[in-house]
This record gives sequence, C-alpha cells and structure tokens, in this order.
Amino acid sequence: MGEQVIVLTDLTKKYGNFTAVDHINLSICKGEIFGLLGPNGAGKSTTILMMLGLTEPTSGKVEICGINSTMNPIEVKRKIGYLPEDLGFYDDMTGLENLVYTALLNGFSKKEAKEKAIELLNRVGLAEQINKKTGKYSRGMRQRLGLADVLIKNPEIVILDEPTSGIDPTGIQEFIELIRNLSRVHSLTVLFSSHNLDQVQKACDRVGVFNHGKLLAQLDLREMESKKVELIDIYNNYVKEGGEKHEQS
Ligand SMILES: Nc1ncnc2c1ncn2[C@@H]1O[C@H](COP(=O)(O)OP(=O)(O)OP(=O)(O)O)[C@@H](O)[C@H]1O
Repeated sequence: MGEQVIVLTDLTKKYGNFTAVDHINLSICKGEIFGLLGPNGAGKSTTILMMLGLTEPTSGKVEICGINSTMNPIEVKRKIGYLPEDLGFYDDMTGLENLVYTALLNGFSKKEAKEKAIELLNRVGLAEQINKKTGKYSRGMRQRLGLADVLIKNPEIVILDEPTSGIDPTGIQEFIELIRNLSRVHSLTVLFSSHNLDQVQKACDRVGVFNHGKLLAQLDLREMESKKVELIDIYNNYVKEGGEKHEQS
C-alpha cells in the first residue's frame, strides 16, 4: 500500500443529540481517486469540513499528510485544494485574469502568476478560452477553471464537492477524464463527493458508501469490475433503509 495522505480515525460529529458523522475510519493513499457516495444528508459535507479543519470533530481525528486538521487548520489548507459546488469568479474578468489574481494572492510574482495561470489553463483544456470573460463561460468551463484555480497552490489533495452538477453529459465525461488524467500524471489524490452513482463509478478507483453519518462500505471499483459486481446493487443494498433507491441513468 502507498503513502496514506488522508487518515480518519473514529471521526464523529454531533450537533446536539444528532450524530451527523458516526465513528468513521478511513485511509486514502496518495494518487487515489476516492468517491464519497451517499444521498443528501449522509454526512459527506460534514466529513469534508472536518478534513479542512473548518469544523471541529466531537471525537476522533483527521490527519492530512500526517497533520492534524483540527489542531493545524492553516497548515492543512496548504495541502488541500477545495472546489466547492459553485466557485465564484469575477465575471467581468477573463479566465486568465481570474487565475492571475488567485496566483498573486498566493504569493507569486506578476511574471510567475501569468506563467502559472497559462500553464494551468492549458492543463485543464481552456487554452482557447483564456481571453474570454468568465461571465460567458459554460458551467463545464467554469468547473475546469475552478480546478485550475485550486491547482495554483500545488495541493497534494483536491476535494471536489458535487463537481459535475449542472454540466451537460459531454462536459461531465470530459471533466472526469481530466480528473483521472491529473491524478495519473501528477499523482494527485482526489476526493470526489457526489450522490451520482454513475459518475462516481466512472471517476473513482475506490468508493466509500455513506448513509446516516456512517461509512457503510469501502469498495474497490476495479476489483468489482473484474468480478462483474455492480455498484448499483451494493449501493441499493446499503442505502435502501433510508428509502432512497438509485436508478442508473
Ligand atoms: N450546522 C449544522 N447543525 C445541525 N445539523 C447539521 C449541521 N450541518 C449539517 N447538519 C446535518 O447533518 C447531516 C449531514 O449533513 P451533510 O451536509 O454532511 O450531508 P451531505 O451528505 O453532505 O448531504 P448533501 O449532499 O445534501 O450536502 C444532515 O442531516 C444535516 O441536516
């Protein structure tokens, strides 16, 4: 097994008497694409907030590259690039200007910022859109730009929260290919949180099935493929209690 970059130990978060995250144990290795799969309210976002050091666990701990997120949130933020469902840009600025702005905020000189921004725009497939105002970008283009934006600080881990919502099917496929390619070429560890089983299946190496705050199963998708086991069957088996059955699209 490779280097473990995300380690959750008995991680629990309670809001009053309600347990949003319930004793989760999970290790994710460098370079893996791991899916957090579960219906709304399963506890995925709360788990991510604890990884980022933005919410304190009630008990248990989170370690990111060996750093405790709760004790050292600033150090951890340097390791993680977090792409929320909808990242805001300055719509009257071009893709290039937006990225240069982020690079300057991250301490790059003007020359380095421009070089870095152009390199990343190329990497995410937006080379032809660099001088277009982001207000005119499609949802798929905005998400690519969002990915470039989080990659500026060279994170070891990228966390994507419902990254494909609102993108058309071709855009989704391209975005997933982009993530897989980035992970393969740059050994980037990716956490892909989604309630869309189909997309998680296409994007991820492994998947954790969440429901009612619990991590019910950890599945190796390539292994399942070779054994011809269907994710949808396992998912429905675990999540049926909550009444949410997933129909494959
Ligand atoms: N600040 C809070 N106070 C009280 N309850 C909360 C709070 N934040 C989250 N919860 C509850 O914790 C549970 C888990 O929420 P969470 O947002 O982590 O789920 P999720 O899997 O990310 O779902 P979604 O896909 O809808 O974001 C939900 O029942 C939610 O209502």
